[in-house]
Amino acid sequence: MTQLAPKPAAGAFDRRLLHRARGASVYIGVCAALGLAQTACVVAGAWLIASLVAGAFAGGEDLAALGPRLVALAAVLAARALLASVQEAAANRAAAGVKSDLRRQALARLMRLPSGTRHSGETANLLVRGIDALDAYFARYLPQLVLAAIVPAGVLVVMLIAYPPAALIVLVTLPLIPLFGILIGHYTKARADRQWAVTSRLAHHFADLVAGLPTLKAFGRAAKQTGAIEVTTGEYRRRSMSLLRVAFCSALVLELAASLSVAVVAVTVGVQLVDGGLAGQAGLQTALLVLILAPEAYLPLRNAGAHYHASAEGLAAAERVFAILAEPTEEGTGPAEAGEPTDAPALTSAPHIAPPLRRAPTIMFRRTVFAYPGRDPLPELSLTVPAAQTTVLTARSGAGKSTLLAALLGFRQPVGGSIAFDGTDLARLDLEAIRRSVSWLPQKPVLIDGTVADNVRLSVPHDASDPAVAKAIAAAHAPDGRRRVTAGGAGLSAGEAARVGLARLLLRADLLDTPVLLLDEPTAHLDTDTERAVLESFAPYRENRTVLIASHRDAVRAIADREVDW
Ligand SMILES: Nc1ncnc2c1ncn2[C@@H]1O[C@H](COP(=O)(O)OP(=O)(O)OP(=O)(O)O)[C@@H](O)[C@H]1O
Repeated sequence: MTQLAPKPAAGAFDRRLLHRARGASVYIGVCAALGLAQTACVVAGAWLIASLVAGAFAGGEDLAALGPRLVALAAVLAARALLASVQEAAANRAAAGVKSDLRRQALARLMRLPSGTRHSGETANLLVRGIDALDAYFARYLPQLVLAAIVPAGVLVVMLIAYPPAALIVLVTLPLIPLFGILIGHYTKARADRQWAVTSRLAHHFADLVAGLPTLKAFGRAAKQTGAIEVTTGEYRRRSMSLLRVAFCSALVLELAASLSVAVVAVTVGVQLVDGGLAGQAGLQTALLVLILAPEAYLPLRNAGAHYHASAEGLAAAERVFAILAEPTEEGTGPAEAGEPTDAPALTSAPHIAPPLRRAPTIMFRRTVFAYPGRDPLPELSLTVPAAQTTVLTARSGAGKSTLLAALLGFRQPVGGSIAFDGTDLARLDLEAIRRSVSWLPQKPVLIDGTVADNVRLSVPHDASDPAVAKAIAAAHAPDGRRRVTAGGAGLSAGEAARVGLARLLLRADLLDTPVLLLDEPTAHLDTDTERAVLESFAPYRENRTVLIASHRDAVRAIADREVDW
């Protein structure tokens, strides 16, 4: 089970998110413009209310005199509501765009990572649920953050003009809200990271458990897993509750700080009203304006603090997406640069663009060494696979036959020596072109949900015709093309699955005329009669092609032009 390394805490305002996602900067611009308009509405609304109340109670103005201001107030309130809904719509649009951009970039990167480098359960959880958590960041937290930068400043300026002592109190107490917010935020971020780790562990555990359930049942250990799941879910529940506790308590602290600050302003203004410092209609109007504006100065900061907790999980997930985008790819390219085109192809072309190989090549391994992380390197290997011949690799199990085949497709990189096609180093060839020239049958062909024919069709980029698919299925002695297959190959025996894989290889060889065929244990699960029939059908496909087969079977060795052991 993959353990998650602790990640550095991301700032509340993650520039990489804006940098990575198209349209995010425009969204911030829209938020800022809306923030300015909202500030104007807040100030105008407060001024109108103060003027209306002071006019009615201290000035004795009648309805006719108050009428225009009442209409203006209604218009300001309507404008505020309209701005809020525009903000909401823009936020949801931006969040959807950013999420889809991040998913596209992460998927493009994952396609280019060496196979088997990431745990599928964790990655699926990250790309689905994890990235969805960014909704709270983009749709709620970020707009509040922008408002928090604009509204208090605007309100303070107006208060300073109207009644400087109140503005001074707000100026002194206002920083307490972000200060408390930052302190609490640091604490919450660490908890959100741990929470994400537990969620991922739970996702792994379930994915592993479902995949291994038949084996666990066979060994009578399925029931024991209930306890393990209970422990993980229990930990998840405890951490969720503690995260919620922190969120509630921090909201309370911010609320308290803001309320006390407003209370101090209210007391100051109240005393001035009683003492006569603020007298008459103008005095009442100023006092009311200050009293209405004071809470508005704290509100966006409090909201930003409250939404930070909900957005922390999204930020933790984004952090992990950036870790994927920074992983080196199988072509050896470094971390994805900021601003890398989001619709980059799954495979980038090497600098030396070459067309697919036109004829069967000679393949040479020169003092090639493979190594897996944390393992001793495999023995050095020098080997020539002659052009247009069939070579069978018979080295012992674990010697590195599958590794060698995978290396020809660029799925494994040698740590020493070289691999060459017709004398040109593989590193200097266009990997995509090489892959287009190869038909590959892996040891365990991946099967998807659909029919046998659907599965066979996967090996060519375009939609293969029914007769072409039927021909490949017949030559591979694979099951009927209409047979249903579920993901992972349930519904087929191991031998049948292998023959579906072989049909794929034959279809590709037929339609793309690939000059190289790589087969990993093509007849491992077959009885001798079927094996003989399959190898007979395979004979015409071997002609004029460089064929490399990993197998220990006598029937396969019998068709070889060359046998290699090491
Ligand atoms: N993803 C991996 N991580 C770590 N070690 C690996 C990985 N894949 C293979 N190995 C190790 O590399 C060695 C060579 O494996 P490989 O599958 O290439 O052997 P093989 O000759 O094809 O074996 P077999 O005949 O049993 O299929 C083995 O010791 C194997 O344990």
